[in-house]
Amino acid sequence: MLPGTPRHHAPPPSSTPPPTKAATAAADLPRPSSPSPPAHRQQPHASASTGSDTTTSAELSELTSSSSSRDSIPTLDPAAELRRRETTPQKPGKNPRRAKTHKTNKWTSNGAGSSDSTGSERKTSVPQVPRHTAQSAASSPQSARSLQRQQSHTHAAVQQGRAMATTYGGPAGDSRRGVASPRPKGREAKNTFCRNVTIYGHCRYENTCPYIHDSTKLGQNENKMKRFNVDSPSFTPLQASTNGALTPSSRSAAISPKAANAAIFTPKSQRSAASTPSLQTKEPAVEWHPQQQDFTEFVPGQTFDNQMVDPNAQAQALSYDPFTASSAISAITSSGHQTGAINPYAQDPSLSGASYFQNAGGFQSSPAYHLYWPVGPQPTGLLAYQRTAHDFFIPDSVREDLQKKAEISRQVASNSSIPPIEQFHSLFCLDTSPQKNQSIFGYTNWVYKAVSSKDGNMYALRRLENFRLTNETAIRSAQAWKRILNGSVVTIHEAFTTRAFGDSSLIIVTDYHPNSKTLAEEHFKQVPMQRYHGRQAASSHVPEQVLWGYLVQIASALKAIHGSGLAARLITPSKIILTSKNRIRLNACGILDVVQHETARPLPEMQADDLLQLGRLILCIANGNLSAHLNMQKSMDYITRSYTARLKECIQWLVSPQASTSAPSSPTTPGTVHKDIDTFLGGIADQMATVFDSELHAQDTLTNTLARELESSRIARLLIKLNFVNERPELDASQHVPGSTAPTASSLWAETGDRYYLKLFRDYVFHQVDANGHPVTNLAHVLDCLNKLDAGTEEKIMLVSRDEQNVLIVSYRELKRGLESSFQDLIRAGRQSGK
Ligand SMILES: Nc1ncnc2c1ncn2[C@@H]1O[C@H](COP(=O)(O)OP(=O)(O)OP(=O)(O)O)[C@@H](O)[C@H]1O
Repeated sequence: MLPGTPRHHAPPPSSTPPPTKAATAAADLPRPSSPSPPAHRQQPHASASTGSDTTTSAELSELTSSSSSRDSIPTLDPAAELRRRETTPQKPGKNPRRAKTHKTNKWTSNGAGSSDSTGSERKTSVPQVPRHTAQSAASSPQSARSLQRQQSHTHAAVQQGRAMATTYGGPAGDSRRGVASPRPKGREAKNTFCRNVTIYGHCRYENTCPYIHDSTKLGQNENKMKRFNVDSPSFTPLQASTNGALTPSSRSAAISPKAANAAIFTPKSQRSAASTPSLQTKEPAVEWHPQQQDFTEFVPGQTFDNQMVDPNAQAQALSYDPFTASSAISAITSSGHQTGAINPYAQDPSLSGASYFQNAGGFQSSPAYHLYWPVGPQPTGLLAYQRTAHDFFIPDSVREDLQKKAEISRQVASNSSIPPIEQFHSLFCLDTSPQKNQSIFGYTNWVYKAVSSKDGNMYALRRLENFRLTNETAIRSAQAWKRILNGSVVTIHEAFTTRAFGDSSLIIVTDYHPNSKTLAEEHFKQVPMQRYHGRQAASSHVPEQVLWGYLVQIASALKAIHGSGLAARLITPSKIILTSKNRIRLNACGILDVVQHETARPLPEMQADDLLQLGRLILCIANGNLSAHLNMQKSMDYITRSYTARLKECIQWLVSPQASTSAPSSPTTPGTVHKDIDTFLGGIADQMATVFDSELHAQDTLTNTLARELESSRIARLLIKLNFVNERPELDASQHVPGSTAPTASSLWAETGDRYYLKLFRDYVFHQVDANGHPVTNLAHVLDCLNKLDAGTEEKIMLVSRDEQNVLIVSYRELKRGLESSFQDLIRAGRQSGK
């Protein structure tokens, strides 16, 4: 690779390795799963990098010595050769390019022009060979011969490049016809499974074709091919490229790009026969850490389509009852799996698709976790291409709301002189109003946010200044309020008196609802008149639906309160808080029970008064006037004009005297109706149904949002794992620990070890640069890669080392295994040190 070549190029949309100019790469490297964009042709040296691979010097010299013979074709990585054959259509005996193929060698074009090469070599503009490869080649006479041979073929490589360009630029035709397939040497053919069978399921030339067509015979050969995986011996392009006789490369060089992009064909027989070298069985039996029991494989052969048409699977899926799943899951888990130590990051085997559908034949694969699958209602109806990054995450409004709440909860006063009270510390005053209103409780009152040292939770403390407790039973009356657990009432936890403020104060401890405001602040706040270009600002008219929402919520609160033999006593705008959009809660219940204990009226009277106060509240809010109830005629006229008769009728019922002649829902019904909360609820039943329905919709939307966040948290967990593993300094072999002779785990973490792939993968995901060397910050690419890693797909990616000298082809599946086993190693190491 020439200096300045982008190390990690922005991938095509499908995140497949760029085949670029090297049809070579398209054919010899694992076949990309989707077409590569033409953009990669702007990176002429990307293909050069594909020719190199990780190679130890020992492997290198081995390859070098063997490359001196023309019969040394099999010394190329046999697994890579197998892959090449699988992905490259061929037509033995009918190859118009056959005569030329001995000249063309993709590995030559990849390998020539090392940093040690001469200037004349550089003139050929052939991509450089990895430095370490060239050096080891020159270190022995055989290697030197190889290098010489390589140089002599450099020109041929350039020719090859031109020939390839011609192929690309030529008229589109049947890609299969353009496939070069020179007859192999007898030994090679004996050892090679015909790729026509692999690709098309059969070979039309079976009678004359020299390759093996019976897969069972393949395994009997002495030179049984190894599968290509990350543990396979590396391929060194230098030696291969110096050998001009490497016809297999030539063959692949003539492959049409169409052929390279052909879909993988998996013959039916391969799905069932275990002995058949199917795509699945090509995975190494021992790779990464096979002891990983709880790792659920992603089997691409069993795609979503297969699952959907599998009647067994469908039956299982249909009979699956999510509401009884937990017991089923635990049964499955206990019977089928060894339960190990709890690992928060470990994949839960009981939640995998295989566990749910364990009896479904062929339903082995885990769900396609890499798909963002829409759940719940789709409020926007946008098409896939219209969606943006926002669609992956929580909506801005919800995020902002939650973040504000979190921020306000964390607020502390820097120079606070407010003392801690009992177990409550870090008191922060929420009462910002300069005017203190004594009329409500008869005492000046303050509201503080505080943290309890008992449970670490936040609470709101309401303090009534200079309160003198004359009767012990008064404060005990707050006990009854602890039992009121209603969504429209701020829950009371305790009440006590204190002298911590220097006076005798009554403290009522309630739930804290961050970023809430009172209905008085919401609807009656004095705001300066705003004018926009001479027009008055939009009116503060409160929509009727909001008013019905308030009515229903407070009615629900009153039902709970009255049902417990209590009365709210205080239903006024400043003592009702708005905790989120249209969500209100009664906030000062129980206080008057303590403060006015001796002067309390009979309960039915107080309960009737609650309804009256509710009627006045709605009347005032609807009129936008805190004292609207003082002029009933005028206020009701406004209601008549601005709202429906139904609302007017409801308000009238609430504010009317105790004995009414009709229920609010049936004004024409004669007779006296007892005025209580049950009658009222019956009267507004239709509105309750409407409000209930809109609440259900809101809940669905939130669940949908939560589901999306679940995806994000899955990605976050994956990233956490990756970062736990990547570049751990204490496990990096390049950083020698002085005095340490023990063969530590460092070798596992060295640049030649398994974890190296994870490091390169991190670069591939996050440190990509474009053809101009500019950083690529593509969220879709990151999500795409991480989701595929999580799913462990078979798709392969090309990882380039930081020195741009090595290229690794590795599948997400292998990366996932590597990540899982590395992380498990870490956990084990942590446990050992803890012993
Ligand atoms: N439980 C609570 N959780 C969070 N914030 C609260 C809670 N109770 C009250 N607040 C906030 O504290 C502030 C003061 O509340 P308070 O009930 O004293 O209202 P106020 O407008 O000061 O009424 P008044 O002056 O008539 O007593 C309001 O902004 C309110 O939103």
